[in-house]
Amino acid sequence: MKVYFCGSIRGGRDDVHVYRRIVHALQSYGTVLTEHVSSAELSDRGENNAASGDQAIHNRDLDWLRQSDVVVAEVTQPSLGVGYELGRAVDMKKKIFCLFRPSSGRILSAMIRGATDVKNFVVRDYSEDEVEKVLEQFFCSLKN
Ligand SMILES: O=c1[nH]c(=O)n([C@H]2C[C@H](O)[C@@H](COP(=O)(O)O)O2)cc1CO
Repeated sequence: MKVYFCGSIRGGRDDVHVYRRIVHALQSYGTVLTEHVSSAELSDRGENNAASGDQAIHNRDLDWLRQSDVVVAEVTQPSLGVGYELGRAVDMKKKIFCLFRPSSGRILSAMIRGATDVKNFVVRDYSEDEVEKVLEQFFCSLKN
C-alpha cells in the first residue's frame, strides 16, 4: 500500500514530533511516499528556498498523490499546501483520513470538516497519545 502523508511545512513546523509519530506508525501499513514531511531537519523554509524549486516540489508531490492508495493528513496546524493537497486528492477520488487535535484550541476549517462523507473523506478528532490506535482503526476499516 502506498500512503501519501500531508503535514504542514511552510505553514509552521510546531507539530513535527506528531508527524514523526504518525509516519512511523504508517510505515507498518505500507510505503510512505512523503516521509520527508516528518523530518526534524526540514524547517518552515521548505525543501528548497529558490522559487524555481517550488514547481519541482509541486509536480513531484502531485505524481506521488496520483500513485497513492490512501491519503493521511495531520490538519491541526493550518497549511495552504495541505489544504491544496486534500482538494486535489478529493478530485482524484482518493481515500482520505484527516487527523485533528482539538486540544490545540483551534477550530478546524469548515472546508475540511465539512468535506466529511464517512466513506472516502474521514475527519477524526484525536489526542496525541492515541494516534497509533486511531490509525489502526482506520486501516482496519479499509479492509471491510
Ligand atoms: O518543501 C515542501 N515540500 C513538500 O513536499 N510540500 C508539501 C507536502 C506537505 O504535505 C505540504 C505542506 O504545505 P505548506 O508548506 O504550505 O505547509 O506541501 C511543501 C513544501 C513547502 O511548501
